[in-house]
Amino acid sequence: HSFSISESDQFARGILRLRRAVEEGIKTSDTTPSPERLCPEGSAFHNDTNCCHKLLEQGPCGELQQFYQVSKDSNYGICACMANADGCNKMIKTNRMILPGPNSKQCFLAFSQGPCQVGEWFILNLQSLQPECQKKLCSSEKNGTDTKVSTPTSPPETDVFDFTMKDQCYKTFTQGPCPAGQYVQFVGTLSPYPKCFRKAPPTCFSISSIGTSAGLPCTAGHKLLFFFNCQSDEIFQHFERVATLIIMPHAMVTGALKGMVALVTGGASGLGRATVERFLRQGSKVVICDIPASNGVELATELGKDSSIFCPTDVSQEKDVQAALSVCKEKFGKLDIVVNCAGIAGACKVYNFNKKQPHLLEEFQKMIDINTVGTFNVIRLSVGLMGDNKPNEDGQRGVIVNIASVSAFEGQQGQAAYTASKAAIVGMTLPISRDLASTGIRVNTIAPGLFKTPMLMACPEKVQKSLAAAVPFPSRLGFPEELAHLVEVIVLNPMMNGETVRLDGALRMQSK
Ligand SMILES: NC(=O)C1=CN([C@@H]2O[C@H](COP(=O)(O)OP(=O)(O)OC[C@H]3O[C@@H](n4cnc5c(N)ncnc54)[C@H](O)[C@@H]3O)[C@@H](O)[C@H]2O)C=CC1
Ligand SMILES: C[C@]12CC(=O)[C@H]3[C@@H](CCC4=CC(=O)CC[C@@]43C)[C@@H]1CC[C@@H]2C(=O)C=O
Repeated sequence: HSFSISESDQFARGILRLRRAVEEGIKTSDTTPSPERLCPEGSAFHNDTNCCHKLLEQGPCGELQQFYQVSKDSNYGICACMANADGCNKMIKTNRMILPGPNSKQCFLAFSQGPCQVGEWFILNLQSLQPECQKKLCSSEKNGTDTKVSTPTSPPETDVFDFTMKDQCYKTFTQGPCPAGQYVQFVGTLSPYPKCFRKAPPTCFSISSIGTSAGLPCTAGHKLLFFFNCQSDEIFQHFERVATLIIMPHAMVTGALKGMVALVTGGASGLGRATVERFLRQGSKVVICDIPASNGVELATELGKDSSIFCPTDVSQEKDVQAALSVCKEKFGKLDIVVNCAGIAGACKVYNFNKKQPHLLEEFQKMIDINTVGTFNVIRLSVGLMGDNKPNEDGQRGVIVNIASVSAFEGQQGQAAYTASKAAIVGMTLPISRDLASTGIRVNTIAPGLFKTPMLMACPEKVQKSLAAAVPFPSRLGFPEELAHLVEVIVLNPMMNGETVRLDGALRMQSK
């Protein structure tokens, strides 16, 4: 839904008048309303001036959204908070409420995201809106339905969601005190509503609205009941599920990488994929390098061909990496960031005394070839292209982020090859950063602890659980998005150079 410019004009004028009325003494946001001036909670809907309404939900940033009256029985309207059309960052401190009329089935359009909080009270001066504006705003919606906000005492332990696709097509009524604009990640598998979720949202997205019912807590990892108000082309469904909410303020979309071009190896899976997705959300273009057998083709198609491209690449092969760099230059014109995520893992002791069998040399060599040589190969070949960049005001031409492992520091039994391959990455970080300093290319390495990726999911569940339990705090596997966040931080901090940073929840791997 969208307004035409003239409608927006009219709307803006209405807002100005409302503002004036506010300045003249009508208080707009009062959490402790005085009873003589405000309607009590649940009082009849007034289609006149100075009626009070409780905010039942808050919308997502920036766009016009369709809101529905939440409860049929209560006579609350839904308050629309006025937002700047530019989006989340600049909020206009003007609250606006559009009355859907005495019939609670009506729906209306609202500019979302304002300073109003759920449970706050607003006084509406309807007369301050121009009549034609009111009419347009209130009659521009045809479809509407009711959804109920209830307070489950014990949420059903049903499916958890895995929103890994794009194009959010619903709004959430979350229970709990999480303010709108925070980011959440749902994990799990979505099953029974394929049609509705044909267009599903990105992994991380803003909480778009908040239910008023007394909340379950919504700290990381807690289970919450969500109400999904999903609208696809023809259907409008409402369903409830338990989802695991992880509040991820760091997943906020800032556009910080706008205009940059990145190459991510191992980009079709796990940590690499999360980095690719984050980079795209933050506005950069991405070349996804991964082996031909990966799902890189599908991923690049899903993520959008304008801003991403898949290059089948074995990082240990010079010609493959050269080809990927050529594609990068041809399609995006330059290269600013390289993230070396490609890697393999495995476990084998140096000698099996039962079988009288030494560690296979080829296995050791393969590990070094992919993890170490591959990383070095990509660095040595890509810095040439980075060196062509015009330096920024700091003299910077590019940034490289390698992914090693905490195994580089505490290799466990059976990890000689893997540990050696990762320790070599840690080892090469400083000298390469020194080699490239005069060209303005920074080099850093992240040593992750245990992250929930296909690589780790390949371990038996028992092993996964005991690995997660060994993490002091937070005592869980890391989310790939958390790693991707650190990659971005490193890219954005110009002083960060020649360093290896652990990201491990204070994990120190034991001998086995
Ligand atoms: N998941 C974890 O807990 C940790 C992972 N790491 C490291 O993080 C990096 C990413 O691992 P995950 O995302 O967990 O694993 P993953 O298995 O999900 O992703 C690794 C990707 O690298 C690709 N790859 C493998 N060999 C390649 C080659 N020769 N050329 C190009 N691509 C190749 C794979 O196809 C895959 O897409 C690896 O280097 C791994 O060693 C480090 C510490 C912990
Ligand atoms: C290497 C790492 C931690 C491990 O030890 C496991 C490995 C994935 C394959 C494995 C399966 C097993 O059954 C035993 C453990 C392990 C070798 C993990 C992948 C990433 C982990 C890491 O790098 C930690 O720093």
